[in-house]
Amino acid sequence: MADHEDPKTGKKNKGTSKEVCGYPLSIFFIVVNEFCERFSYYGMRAVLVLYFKYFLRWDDDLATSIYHTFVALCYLTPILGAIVADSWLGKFKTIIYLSIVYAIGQVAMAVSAIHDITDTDRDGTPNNMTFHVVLSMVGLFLIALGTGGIKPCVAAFGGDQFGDHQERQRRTFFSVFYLCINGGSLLSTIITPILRAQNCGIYSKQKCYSLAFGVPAALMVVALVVFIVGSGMYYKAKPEGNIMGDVCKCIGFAISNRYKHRSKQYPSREHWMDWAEDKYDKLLIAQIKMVLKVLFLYIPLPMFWTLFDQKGSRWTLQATTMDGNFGAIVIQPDQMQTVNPILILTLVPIMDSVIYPLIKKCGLNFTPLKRMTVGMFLAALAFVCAAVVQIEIDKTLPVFPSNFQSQLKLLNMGNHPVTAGLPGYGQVTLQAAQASEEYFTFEEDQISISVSGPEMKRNISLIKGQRQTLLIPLTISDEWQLTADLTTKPEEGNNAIRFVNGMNKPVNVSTSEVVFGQIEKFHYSNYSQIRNGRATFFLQSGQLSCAFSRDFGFGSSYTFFIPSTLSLGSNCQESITGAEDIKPNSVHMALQVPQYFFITAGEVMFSVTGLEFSYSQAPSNMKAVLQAGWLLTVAIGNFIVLIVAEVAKLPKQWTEYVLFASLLLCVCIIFSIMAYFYTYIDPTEIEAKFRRNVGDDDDDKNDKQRKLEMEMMKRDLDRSDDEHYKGKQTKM
Ligand SMILES: C[C@H](N)C(=O)N1CCC[C@H]1C(=O)O
Repeated sequence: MADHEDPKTGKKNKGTSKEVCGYPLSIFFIVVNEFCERFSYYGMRAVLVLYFKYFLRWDDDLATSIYHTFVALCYLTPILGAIVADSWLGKFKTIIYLSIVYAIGQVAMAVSAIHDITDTDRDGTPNNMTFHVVLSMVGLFLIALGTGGIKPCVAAFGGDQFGDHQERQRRTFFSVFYLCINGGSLLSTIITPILRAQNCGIYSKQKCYSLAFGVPAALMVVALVVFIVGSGMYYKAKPEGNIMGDVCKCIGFAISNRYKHRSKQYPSREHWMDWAEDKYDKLLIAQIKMVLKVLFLYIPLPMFWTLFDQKGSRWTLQATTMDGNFGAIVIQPDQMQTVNPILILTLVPIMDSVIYPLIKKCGLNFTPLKRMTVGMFLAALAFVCAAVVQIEIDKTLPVFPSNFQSQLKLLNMGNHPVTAGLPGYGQVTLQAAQASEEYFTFEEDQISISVSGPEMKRNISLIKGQRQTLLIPLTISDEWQLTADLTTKPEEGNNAIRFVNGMNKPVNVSTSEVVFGQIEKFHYSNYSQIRNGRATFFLQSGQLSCAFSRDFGFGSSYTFFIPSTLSLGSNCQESITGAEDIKPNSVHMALQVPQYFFITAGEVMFSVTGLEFSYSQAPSNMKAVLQAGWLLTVAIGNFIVLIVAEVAKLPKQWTEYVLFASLLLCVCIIFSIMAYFYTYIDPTEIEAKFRRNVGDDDDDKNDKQRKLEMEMMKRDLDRSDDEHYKGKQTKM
């Protein structure tokens, strides 16, 4: 039997797997598994809201709530996975079983997105939506169970592979692990939206959500297979029974025993958990103390994730009001999020190989908790940048009417210039087929407008808080019409386009993607959303057929006017005029890069360090539990976003950013104080001492001697380590 195997069980001992450059070979399978799993998770997540909205036909609110609930669930289930792993199945088996659950969930999602299954009338839309909804909800539940369940186990299982002599390598492992998370996330968030955009189907072609979910499902199967292939090389720590049950009972006993002995006649004990000593093993009590110390330190941490997770919501919304034209490429608002994993892939190696060693060279002890504090500070700084960008955006946004105002624009549908008299604005002259450049603002409910050339006069009813366009007709006998215009920027950086038909006959308007439909004579169409870039519009009215093209930026709104003079042989490109109702976004998306840089630098310092810290400070039998505690901070952070955004309801977006930055700054100060009083421990050393003590007990030591040793150990537990868990004392 090889010397790296346990002689009794034949299983591998810790840190004895084949090594490559000082790293256990088994690590390779674990990081590849993590890469594939994160590809699967983030890829599916990237198209989930669109699937809800466009496939299941849910409204925005329902789609967003179910999406956030799902994300929060994914970071709550780690507790379950960790308990199962540490108390019952062990990490290896838990990862295998839950990965199977996870893969089934992903397959269920892919199947739920095949519209042909229930498309009995073959029109391209499912006929039994309940089937698709139920299957996808079951799929999402299984995915949340799987991804959350295995997450704390995979990180802790990776850490388990290192022996005590591989402390430095283990720290690097957590960085590489984080790189794999973000490599998978980056690739999948680029690839799955492309897959979704394909058309597929047996009877009729639709957007291919089944492929966008199918590829992540396949990657999850690959993750499982890779993990199983490495099976013979892993060190597999044995679960130590129902540890969580014992922990809860021990804590319960300590509390009740303390309560029973609350009278002054009983001498107080150093730590409230010491009240469990009357019944429970001292080793277990010491381990619980270690866990509680770390969990207490975690209390302020969710605030970091509260800010971090707004990348996907608030910051993406901010990007929709910005210009994404980068010359050679055009970036869509949601694509800005890929800046985070790209920066992770560059910043993690830079931090590990340049920044941290440089800080060390300067003689500074940049301990994990100091790094996490700086990480929080950087995240707060990111939100200050977001606020500054928002102020710049606000300067360029149109001034929409308040609840006490209404706004009116004029469009001359005739072939001759007209002059309109507007109360408070004097005479406004409009050429043929011309619209006024700006909206006129009024506080009255009704105004009287007189038009000369031909002479007309009308009373116009205005609507408070609304924008309208008055279509001034060709002749006196024609009807005056008021349109309802947009009072918000178009969604997702799209452009809202509509047509006014000034001809005496109906006209059909369309692009290759959008159909405006038939517009009756002297009427107007609804708004349709056009993406940025060049769009060509096709007009067709009886014999008349022509096309014209326009370039669009982001977030604009135009009213195109088809003049009455348009006839067979007319040049549409020149004849059709456009009124700019809402200007395109002018603040460039590149201005978001600093905020992405700071939040990602903060993430590297906070999250990568936190992952490793949670492992190194956990007792041997609760490694996965503490990883789950760490992930729980992500889940709570997600909930806080929902609550604060609902409760705060600040009128200006930039003030909300400042509020979040200030909250995190306060939390950062509190955390730094808590961290100052934290002393690093080496759980293995402490556990070994307690175990040795049990052996000594057997040798029948006298009471006095034993008491003395216990005192020393307790003191050790409260003061141990430093300079990263090596036994000398340093705070923070
Ligand atoms: C994609 C993020 N940069 C990231 O790596 N994470 C966000 C939450 C924790 C972590 C992950 O494990 O996915």
